[in-house]
Amino acid sequence: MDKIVYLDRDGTINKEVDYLYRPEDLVILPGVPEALRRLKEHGFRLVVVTNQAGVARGYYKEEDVIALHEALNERLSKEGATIDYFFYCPHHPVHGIMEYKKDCHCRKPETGMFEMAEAFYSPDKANSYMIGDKLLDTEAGNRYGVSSILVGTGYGKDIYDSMSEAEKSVKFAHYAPSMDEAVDFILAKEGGK
Ligand SMILES: O=P(O)(O)OC[C@@H](O)[C@H]1O[C@H](OP(=O)(O)O)[C@@H](O)[C@@H](O)[C@@H]1O
Ligand SMILES: [Mg+2]
Ligand SMILES: [Zn+2]
Repeated sequence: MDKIVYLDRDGTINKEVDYLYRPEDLVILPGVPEALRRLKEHGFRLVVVTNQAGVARGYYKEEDVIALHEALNERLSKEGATIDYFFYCPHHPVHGIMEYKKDCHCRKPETGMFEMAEAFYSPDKANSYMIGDKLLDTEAGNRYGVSSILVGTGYGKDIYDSMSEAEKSVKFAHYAPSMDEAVDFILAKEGGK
């Protein structure tokens, strides 16, 4: 069984810029490579699950998404934080050109990308996590059956600050202001076994 940390991309690993696709605009958030390396050192697989509706919207192509992921992994690999697999959803239910305008099962908060990963990994769901900066990320993780963490980078802090205590108690297992603190939470669970 594989312990997996599913990771949102924009706003979680790298700075959220609207519809990122150019490698020169890629800025990895401070502390993220070190935090991801800690996860790898503790035996976690790192799997990115990212909504890339910029493809459906005609802003960029799937080749651009793939090239951006190569650039991201080139940088992360130098820090011992290689992403094991990238999954992306190029669709959008309303805004879309040709085959990309689709009410698909892979766009978060649906769980299709997690299920695609099952072709490569056997998730130990009780010891696997989803980290993201939007409630659609935590909802996807919850639906799939892993523990979800809302991170305060990207849109995360504003979302967290706007929520009632009642909502916070049901939408995610934990709020972490940074990726480093999200990893602290995960590794504390590991240590507590
Ligand atoms: O890795 P993520 O955070 O799943 O990627 C989100 C971006 O692709 C994109 O998401 C939203 O666009 P759509 O509603 O999916 O069209 C916006 O928040 C954009 O600003 C993001 O760049
Ligand atoms: Mg995001
Ligand atoms: Zn999709």
